[in-house]
Amino acid sequence: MTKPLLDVQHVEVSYSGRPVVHDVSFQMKPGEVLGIVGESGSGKSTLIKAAMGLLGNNGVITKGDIYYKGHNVIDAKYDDIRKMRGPEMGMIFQNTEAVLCPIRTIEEQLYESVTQHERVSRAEIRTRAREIFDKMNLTDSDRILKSYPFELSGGMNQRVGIMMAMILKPDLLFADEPTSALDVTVQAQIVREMMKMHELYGMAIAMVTHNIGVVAHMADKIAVMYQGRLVEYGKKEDVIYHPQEPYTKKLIGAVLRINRGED
Ligand SMILES: Nc1ncnc2c1ncn2[C@@H]1O[C@H](COP(=O)(O)OP(=O)(O)OP(=O)(O)O)[C@@H](O)[C@H]1O
Repeated sequence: MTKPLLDVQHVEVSYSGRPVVHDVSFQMKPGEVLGIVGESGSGKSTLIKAAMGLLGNNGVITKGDIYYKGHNVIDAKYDDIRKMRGPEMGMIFQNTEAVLCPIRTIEEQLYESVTQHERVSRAEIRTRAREIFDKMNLTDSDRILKSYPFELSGGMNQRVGIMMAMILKPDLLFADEPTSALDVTVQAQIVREMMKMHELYGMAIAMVTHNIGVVAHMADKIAVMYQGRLVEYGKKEDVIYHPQEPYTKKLIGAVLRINRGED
């Protein structure tokens, strides 16, 4: 059996002493795509932030363990986790523009991000960025690299986010609602580009989304969160066609009704 890439065991996460994620367990194999769905406030982002060591000052993993490639992330030193972020675990945010510095070009920020992990020249970084943009069928990579984030559209900033994550070739990519700030046609394009990256580089993806349609298209497995608990978790086909929990049935039923134009 393949060893899990990520093994989350009975995790509880609390903010300022208040538990918001309760007893969550799941595993991800190398190359697997996991869709994490559930209503607002159910703990989806908290879960992936916990795995990346990004909970902030008032957030703590109060119970359980998270293993990445067999190493317990919870016991790891801050510096070791920081080194893992990027080349091991990458992240794409909901709104890349908001996490970039507004007064520095994409290229400057890319250079800083890559050189935290590798000694590499600006020319080499530009070449690697161009290669990734080419795979996304973007022909004006030089203009994008020379731009400030505010000079790019929302969709273009998300592609920059994908490129900045992929340039370090992570084995696991976390994506926290990477398309929800975009209009529908651009959303579909970003999803296609993420899937293309997955086909080319083979990384595992854990993607938080409100959109079950996106999950149905992308995921191998689905995790359904409800009020801080993982209420359903399994293969995509099983969760979509044979949901066990009332909450999942409601969630999927709503999407099917919308697709049939009943709402
Ligand atoms: N930094 C924080 N400090 C205190 N409470 C927080 C913090 N971040 C999240 N919470 C709380 O933890 C719970 C889970 O929030 P979380 O953002 O993980 O949910 P979510 O499912 O990702 O929601 P959304 O889909 O709206 O992003 C919520 O009750 C939220 O208010």
